[in-house]
Amino acid sequence: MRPWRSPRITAPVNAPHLPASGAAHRRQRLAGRGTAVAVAVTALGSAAARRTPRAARRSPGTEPRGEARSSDVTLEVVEVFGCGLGTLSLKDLEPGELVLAERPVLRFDASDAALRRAERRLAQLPRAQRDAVLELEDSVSFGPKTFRGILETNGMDCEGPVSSESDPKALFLRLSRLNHSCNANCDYSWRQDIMEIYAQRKIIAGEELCIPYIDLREPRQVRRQMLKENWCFRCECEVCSAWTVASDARRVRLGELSAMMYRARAPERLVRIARKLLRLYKEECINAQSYRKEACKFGYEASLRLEDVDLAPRFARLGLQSSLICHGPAHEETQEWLEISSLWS
Ligand SMILES: C[S@@+](CC[C@H](N)C(=O)[O-])C[C@H]1O[C@@H](n2cnc3c(N)ncnc32)[C@H](O)[C@@H]1O
Repeated sequence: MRPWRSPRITAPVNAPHLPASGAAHRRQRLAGRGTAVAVAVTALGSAAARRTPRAARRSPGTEPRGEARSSDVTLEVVEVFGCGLGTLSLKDLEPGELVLAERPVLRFDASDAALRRAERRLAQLPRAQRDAVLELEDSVSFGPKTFRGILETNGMDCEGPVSSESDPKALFLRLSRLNHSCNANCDYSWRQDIMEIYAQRKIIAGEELCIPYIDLREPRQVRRQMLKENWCFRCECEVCSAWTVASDARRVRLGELSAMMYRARAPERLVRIARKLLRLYKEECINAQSYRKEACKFGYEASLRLEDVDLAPRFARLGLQSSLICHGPAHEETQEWLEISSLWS
């Protein structure tokens, strides 16, 4: 699986500097089976496929398993047809609104020793938390549910400074109930040992909240294969079921252009690529603002090198908008974009 590339971009001397790349810029990832890790990136479906709430229903007799509140947002865990449990928003959400913020219940890595450590930590948890961990989904074990299977199904890679670098993965009780969609309406951001989920577009009360488990700048066949291999399900989200050749072609092109952006040196070329990417994300209706933010970062840096004082503030403004939606206002990266934007206002 393709790792998320994020080499640091250095702004020219005397130029407004760019937000830190690296950890802050990288995507959190959901840990796949064993050591395999799937890069998590949100994407929305084809232009034709305007978001419609995924059919989420509570099965007869199924009571909500949990309720989570973050700021004033209420969530509900219910059974979602074909997906096991999933999480609904009970209120309308605006793009960039914080949906959920959660500390990990356990930290671990993929090694056997770490698994044993995690087992010991599990045993030390308060009873209610331990039971809640053991209730989480295990989609990867053959036969009875196992602790390893629970970690592999639900573990997430956390980026940024972590309390223990030897345990880069984390398990969350509420976040674990978020299903995947190639048309995900939410995305996550790691900040100060807390995983935050932000709405990436307007969400209507009753809609299921979904995050992306993989990099979606891939054609459907590849996406499905990654999801099958790591989480053992066939994706039937609206992007996959309303699949078109044009959507696949756009996503392949998006992947190619993003890779090119990291290789290109000439600022004129970088600006062209960044603009093309922004156009394609829009055409493909991809909501994940992290993609746009990445393109803005390259575009901004290149326009500074070109001393293009029309283009640089446009990239700065867009970068700020995207960062606000990805990470919220308090995140260090948003703060840096704010600083940059203020230099141009
Ligand atoms: C992190 S858990 C998500 C919550 C899970 N549905 C539950 O019941 O706790 C990941 C597992 O949920 C299921 N899942 C997630 N997204 C799905 C989707 N779009 N379609 C079908 N199953 C999905 C798969 O079984 C996957 O291995």
